[in-house]
Amino acid sequence: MVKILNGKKLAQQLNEHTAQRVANLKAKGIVPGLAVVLVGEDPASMIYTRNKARQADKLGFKSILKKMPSTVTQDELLATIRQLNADPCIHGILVQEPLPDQINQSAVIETISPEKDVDGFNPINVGKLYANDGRHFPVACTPRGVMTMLEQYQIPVAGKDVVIIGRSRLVGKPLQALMINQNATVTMLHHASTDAEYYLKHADIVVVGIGKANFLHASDIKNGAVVIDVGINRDEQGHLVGDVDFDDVSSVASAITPVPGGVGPMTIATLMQQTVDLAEWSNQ
Ligand SMILES: NC(=O)C1=CN([C@@H]2O[C@H](COP(=O)(O)OP(=O)(O)OC[C@H]3O[C@@H](n4cnc5c(N)ncnc54)[C@H](OP(=O)(O)O)[C@@H]3O)[C@@H](O)[C@H]2O)C=CC1
Ligand SMILES: Nc1nc(=O)c2c([nH]1)NC[C@@H]1CN(c3ccc(C(=O)N[C@@H](CCC(=O)O)C(=O)O)cc3)C=[N+]21
Repeated sequence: MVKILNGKKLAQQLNEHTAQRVANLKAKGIVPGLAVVLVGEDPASMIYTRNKARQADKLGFKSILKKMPSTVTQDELLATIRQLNADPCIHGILVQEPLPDQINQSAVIETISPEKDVDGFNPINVGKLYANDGRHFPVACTPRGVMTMLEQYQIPVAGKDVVIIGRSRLVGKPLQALMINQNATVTMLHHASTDAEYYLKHADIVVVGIGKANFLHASDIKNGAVVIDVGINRDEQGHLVGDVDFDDVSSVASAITPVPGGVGPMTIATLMQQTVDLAEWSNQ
């Protein structure tokens, strides 16, 4: 029988723990502050940013949502980020992706102060992730949430063969680093991969984050593999579906994350957790 990894429930538990930490900080006069910058009116981004702001409010954070028009100039966006960098009430800054074409994403990321980089995208934090030398640093929330899920369900990664499909800055690459740091053997698959079938068939853990509905099938994986579905897509009826054909893959996997209710809620809960991390570190 396949085990369904319940991200919604785990996220609730993580949020309860975060709420406790918020109370401890408040007793010291510190209120965690999260700023989300949303450029343009992409409908999916609007939903996610609203969810983030709502969860931050629920946990008693100070939360700011900065909405900017899709015509915003690079200078205007960077000026907003610099203001947030200088604001002592703000501990975490997240600039929602995707950004319009006139904006240089790397310039945005490099402008966010590494101490407030709650997405863990700044090259300073990416470098610390690779160095893995025991320092504190923020990590991309989705990969960190995936690692928390595996840990909570006591699914070991050390010594396991892990295949990650997708190599984005948001998902695949930071997850690769976290997995290697936990002693997994990691293979990255992307558009140019030629032997995808071979690697997938050998994997103990398969993570898919590409944005293609029902991409992964039961026949692609090894019997008993653990399958983590990061993808978020809408089907013809407008329902949320992942990158994994859930019913099909459930017949051979030993454990699987659903969409919705899997990795998504863990991403939001990890964002909250990491904002509190940043608030604690800034006051140490
Ligand atoms: N659940 C959550 O919390 C989150 C979900 N997401 C979802 O995860 C998905 C991926 O997001 P993101 O990483 O930002 O997307 P990107 O578009 O930035 O990256 C997609 C990656 O998938 C690879 N890819 C695409 N198609 C294929 C294919 N047919 N075979 C192999 N590799 C392929 C691309 O390869 P190449 O590099 O060669 O182009 C690329 O590396 C989306 O559905 C997104 O909505 C994202 C963040 C959080
Ligand atoms: N700078 C930046 N950081 C991000 O972390 C980031 C981003 N940009 N751009 C877009 C992606 C996408 N993303 C999701 C977050 C939560 C859910 C989520 O909560 N999903 C719920 C359902 C939500 C719903 O019902 O629509 C679930 O899967 O159960 C999904 C996707 C973060 N992203």
